[in-house]
Amino acid sequence: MTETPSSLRLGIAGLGTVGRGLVRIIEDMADLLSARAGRRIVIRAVSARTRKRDRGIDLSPYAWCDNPVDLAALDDVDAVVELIGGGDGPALALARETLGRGKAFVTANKALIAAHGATLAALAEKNGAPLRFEAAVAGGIPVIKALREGLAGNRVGGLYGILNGTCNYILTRMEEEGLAFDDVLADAQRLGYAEADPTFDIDGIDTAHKTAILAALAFGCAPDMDAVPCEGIRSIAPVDIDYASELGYRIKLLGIARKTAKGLETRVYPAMVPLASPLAQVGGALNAVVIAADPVGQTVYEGFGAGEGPTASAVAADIIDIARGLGGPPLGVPAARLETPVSIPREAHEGRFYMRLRVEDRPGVMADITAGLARAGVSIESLLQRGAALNGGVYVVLTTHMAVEAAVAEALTLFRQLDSVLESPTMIRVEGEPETPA
Ligand SMILES: NC(=O)C1=CN([C@@H]2O[C@H](COP(=O)(O)OP(=O)(O)OC[C@H]3O[C@@H](n4cnc5c(N)ncnc54)[C@H](OP(=O)(O)O)[C@@H]3O)[C@@H](O)[C@H]2O)C=CC1
Ligand SMILES: N[C@@H](CCO)C(=O)O
Repeated sequence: MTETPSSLRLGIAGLGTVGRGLVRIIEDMADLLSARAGRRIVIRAVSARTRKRDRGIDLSPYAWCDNPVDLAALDDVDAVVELIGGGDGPALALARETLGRGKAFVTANKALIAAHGATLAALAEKNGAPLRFEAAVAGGIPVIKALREGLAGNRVGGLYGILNGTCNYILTRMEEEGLAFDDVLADAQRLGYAEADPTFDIDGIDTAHKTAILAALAFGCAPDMDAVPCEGIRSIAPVDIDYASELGYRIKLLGIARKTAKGLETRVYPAMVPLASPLAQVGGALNAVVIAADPVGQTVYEGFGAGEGPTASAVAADIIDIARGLGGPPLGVPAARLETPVSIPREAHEGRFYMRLRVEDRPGVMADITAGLARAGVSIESLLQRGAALNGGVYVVLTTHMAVEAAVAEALTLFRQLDSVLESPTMIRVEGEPETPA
């Protein structure tokens, strides 16, 4: 007699944008999921903050828990899905309770994994409990699976990612429609891309969470937010978007992780990327990740990084993997073997830079600027005086050859001390492509 495998029974905590999307997938595609997983996937219980809220989905077949942590203890729940958010609080308590009981835990929560990924992975391994977080980075793009599984036979040299849909949406609409930053942010919130606190998006923190996770998977280390200095997109002005385009670049908020002879460099900043590069083509709420590895070379991953459907699809994929019994260490290598790499400090970064200064239009100003760069040891690639600035003076726009960030910071300090410089200069880093290991 053939034995029917038992169902995988879920408890879902969080019924907002992603939770609602997950319930829809599990209900609408039940037969497809069952065929792929080899067993049925069913929801047994749910939890959210407000029980009575109309969510456009029928929750009446499921048990309700006021406290999400109670889901872990239910006898008829085999796997808990956390879609609440936040690096600590109920999400962390639920993760610990679930994994501590040896049950599977799935989350879309990058803040949680960036802060506690290594300890949760250790707990999961100790108790033989699967821990999955595909939706935590780049939403619908299976980039975690790519690093953990598809590229497991490679040494990664570096990766660059557009990892925040909200920022990419804002930068794209600012460029294409000349809109103000605040108007576009409101649209991103309405479309469900933005975090509960959108400063996490626009100040680069969300991208830093994701970068820390990708770096961990790529380089076999614990996620380490302290090693990811981050800058967001608040200071990007329309005039810089225009100059970038004239110079052959587009501005993108990048999460970067690369290994150099000096150590591991992980950073988040808005950067100018060449118009012909794969990342420059990625607009709107799309995300993309470029990974350079040996021996595979460069691989590029693109898709929607936020929103109900794309994010829930990644959560569903994790659930199917669990139903199939697929295992392996959550961070790609066992938690006890995670390394602590030398982290390259922000001031030691080497690269090319764009600077824009608003200056008085009078003799000697260019000489002061070039003298400042010479004193700081920064070599100029191009230097142009542009048209009159709206609020007086003229813009001077320059790009550098390869320079050390500390030297560029010194030049910017010298510029701020000049009477002819009318406002704090803008600096944006210029990036090429990640390099495969030598
Ligand atoms: N939105 C997106 O595009 C993406 C989101 N993510 C991540 O997915 C997770 C969920 O995001 P999203 O769906 O957008 O968030 P929402 O804010 O839309 O939903 C959060 C849900 O959590 C519930 N909740 C909040 N606090 C508690 C609590 N103390 N106890 C029980 N339930 C609680 C809320 O309840 P109630 O509805 O009653 O208020 C709500 O249902 C986050 O970690 C986010 O970073 C990842 C990728 C993309
Ligand atoms: N707020 C995030 C959601 C996806 O993690 C974004 O805009 O990309």
